[in-house]
Amino acid sequence: MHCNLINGEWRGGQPAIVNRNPSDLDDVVGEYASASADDMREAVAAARAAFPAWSRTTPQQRADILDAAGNEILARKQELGTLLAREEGKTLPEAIGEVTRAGHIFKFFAGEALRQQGELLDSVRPGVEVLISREPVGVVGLITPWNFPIAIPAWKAAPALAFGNCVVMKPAELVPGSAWALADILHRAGLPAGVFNLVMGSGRVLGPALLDAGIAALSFTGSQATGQRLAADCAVRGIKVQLEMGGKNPLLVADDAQLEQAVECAINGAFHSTGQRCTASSRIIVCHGIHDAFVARLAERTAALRVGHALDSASQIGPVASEPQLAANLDYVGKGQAQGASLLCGGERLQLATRGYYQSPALFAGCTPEMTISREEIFGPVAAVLRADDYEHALQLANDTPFGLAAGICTRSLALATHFRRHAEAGMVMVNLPTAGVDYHVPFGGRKGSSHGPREQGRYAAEFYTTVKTAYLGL
Ligand SMILES: NC(=O)C1=CN([C@@H]2O[C@H](COP(=O)(O)OP(=O)(O)OC[C@H]3O[C@@H](n4cnc5c(N)ncnc54)[C@H](OP(=O)(O)O)[C@@H]3O)[C@@H](O)[C@H]2O)C=CC1
Ligand SMILES: O=C(O)CCC(=O)C(=O)O
Repeated sequence: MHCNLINGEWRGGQPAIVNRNPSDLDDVVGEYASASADDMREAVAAARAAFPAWSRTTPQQRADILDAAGNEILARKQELGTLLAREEGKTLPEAIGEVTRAGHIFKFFAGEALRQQGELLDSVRPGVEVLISREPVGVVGLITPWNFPIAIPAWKAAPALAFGNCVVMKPAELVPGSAWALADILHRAGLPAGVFNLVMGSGRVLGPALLDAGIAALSFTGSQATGQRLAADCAVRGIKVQLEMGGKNPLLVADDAQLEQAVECAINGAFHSTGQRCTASSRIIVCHGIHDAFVARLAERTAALRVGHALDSASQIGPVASEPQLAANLDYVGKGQAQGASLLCGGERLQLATRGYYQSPALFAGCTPEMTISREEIFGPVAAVLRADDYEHALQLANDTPFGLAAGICTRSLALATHFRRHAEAGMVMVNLPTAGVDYHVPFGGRKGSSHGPREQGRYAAEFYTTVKTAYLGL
């Protein structure tokens, strides 16, 4: 049994979470202790008790611990990648890539602990100086989703700790294994008791206890419905909040796009990681002149994608992560057909050699902006192609969404790329690249319904994990 980490001690819990491999339901990845609301309250109390001493540690002490954690993650990337692929279902190369990203994140924030920000200014009054500095916010709650079981915990926990906060992390119940491995690494890297707590179990049980136990800030990644509810609950409690939620990201293919490059961007953005990325290209908006050639080639490539066990080196697309997610995907496929879109390929549950949640990637053409599959986040391997009259029409379709996380364009024209970069209503813009797959050292986040609060990652993470103090010094 893998226990919760509360106040520096590994503690059991009932009932156990049985972590199963979505590629093979007969493969049990491990058993993990399910925490109670009381466990959550104890974890927050421990973090609050640890905060005064941890917030006064030197940047060097914090940098050394984060650097050691990053080194261990990188040294164990094959083993941790295998664990991640087994519990979440992304292919092994994708899983190793994610673990590598997590290791780099810890090493980056080890450096950020040392690169402190502050300003010394003259006051507008004579004989007075003004000192502006940043301080940690206190105890930070982290609620993480199932689709990036180690990278998202890493990109929330690393800056929180680097800037002197204490952490209570609740990972998604579906994928506790990678979060547990991260907690074990941080514990052994030398964090004092209570500075980092891992509380596994159901969000509906543990979320309210987390919010009521006295945290100063909450960082959440997951669905829009849960995020918006949490933000309202945080507002009445005065908890600082950061939300990363869904996307309905457009990939715009202009008439002058390089065909093979554009198809590659669409395949990667729509179907890699089984389409389970908030940055996935679920709307592919194609200008009239290139539309038919592009769609023919994309359908050919989609139909040829090899779906299989995440650890099989021949697999290009792993299973869907869970039964409810697979059922939701197939329901969206049905809605697409019922509303008149043409299903060019895929969209079926597959029975393979092992019992898993396999689905053939679904490609729809002839989609209109009002269709459900053009509007709602699906979070699976289902892509909708929309035909645009020209670039201006395509841009208008791209921005016609309640979301605004990522937006991509494939074009050979610098003028179009520049225009799109300026006018896409999204937090991240990709030119001749897939909409998904981001760097760890630059800001991550979106606009409209996708995000709320300061950006995550890179040096911009300081905005959420610190609070500014302005001191007036009489001379
Ligand atoms: N932006 C993104 O990266 C993600 C988007 N999604 C979207 O959400 C859909 C549903 O996925 P789902 O996993 O149910 O997403 P949720 O938003 O429900 O889950 C995300 C996290 O929030 C937790 N949670 C759930 N309810 C509460 C609550 N009341 N209080 C506090 N925490 C809570 C979950 O815990 P637990 O699951 O353990 O109960 C999990 O840790 C997907 O199909 C996709 O569209 C999902 C994941 C990531
Ligand atoms: O595209 C990426 O690299 C990150 C995606 C992501 O953070 C998410 O899906 O939650």
